[in-house]
Amino acid sequence: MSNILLELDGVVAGYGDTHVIRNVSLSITKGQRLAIVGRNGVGKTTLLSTIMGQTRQHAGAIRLKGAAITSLASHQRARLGIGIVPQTRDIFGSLTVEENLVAGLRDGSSIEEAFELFPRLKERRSNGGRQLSGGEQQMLSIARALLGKPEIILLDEPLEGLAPVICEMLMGVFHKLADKGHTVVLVEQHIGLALGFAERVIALDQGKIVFEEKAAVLTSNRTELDRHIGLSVR
Ligand SMILES: Nc1ncnc2c1ncn2[C@@H]1O[C@H](COP(=O)(O)OP(=O)(O)OP(=O)(O)O)[C@@H](O)[C@H]1O
Repeated sequence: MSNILLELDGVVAGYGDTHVIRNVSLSITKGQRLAIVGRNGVGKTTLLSTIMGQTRQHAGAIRLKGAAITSLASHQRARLGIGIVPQTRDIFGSLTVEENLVAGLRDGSSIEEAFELFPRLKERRSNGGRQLSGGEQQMLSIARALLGKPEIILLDEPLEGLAPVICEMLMGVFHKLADKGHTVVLVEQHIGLALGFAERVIALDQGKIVFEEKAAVLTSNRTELDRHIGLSVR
């Protein structure tokens, strides 16, 4: 049986008639830790949104466990096991932490799982979403996505703008999720962080995959990736 969980085949997608994602083909195996890197505006967010069914797909196919999902709406893809933590942090500012979590529940999930993963959210359970720090909001956004029981989780620059101590804690959570068998796709601008997490790295430029390599190879030769996409190496 194939070990491929998610497959994109010649995908062209964007907004209205504009093509942002240009002929992307990609296979993600079950349990893989994949990082997507690239400069601002190259289409990383759009690629995740396309997988989630939130953009206009002009061509190509997307398959989950071999079944075409191209024509499915976003909520149907979520039901089938694709979860996303958007760059904008997906929380309701006017609801409490607990209410936010309850809104993310589905059959078989419990908010205690979220509190176990993020004890800080338990301490803040009665606080409004808007009163949380950036790090706490990100924890809530991740926790909500996980309550949907995704098999594959798409993380869009989840560490952006957060304090180093929070980044380290969240990175620990991402490793824990992957160790438990989740397939994790991390969009990350900083190569050091991407390599610290992923087994495989793909680089996007102008909506196309321009480079793909095992992280272990890149760790010993980071400048190669830098040469391809001109990212800062750190
Ligand atoms: N809702 C939208 N409507 C129209 N164009 C959009 C929309 N969102 C993004 N774009 C355009 O699509 C292109 C790719 O943007 P995208 O946000 O996917 O890039 P990115 O690599 O994620 O960038 P960043 O690292 O800054 O988040 C950009 O030219 C952007 O202006």
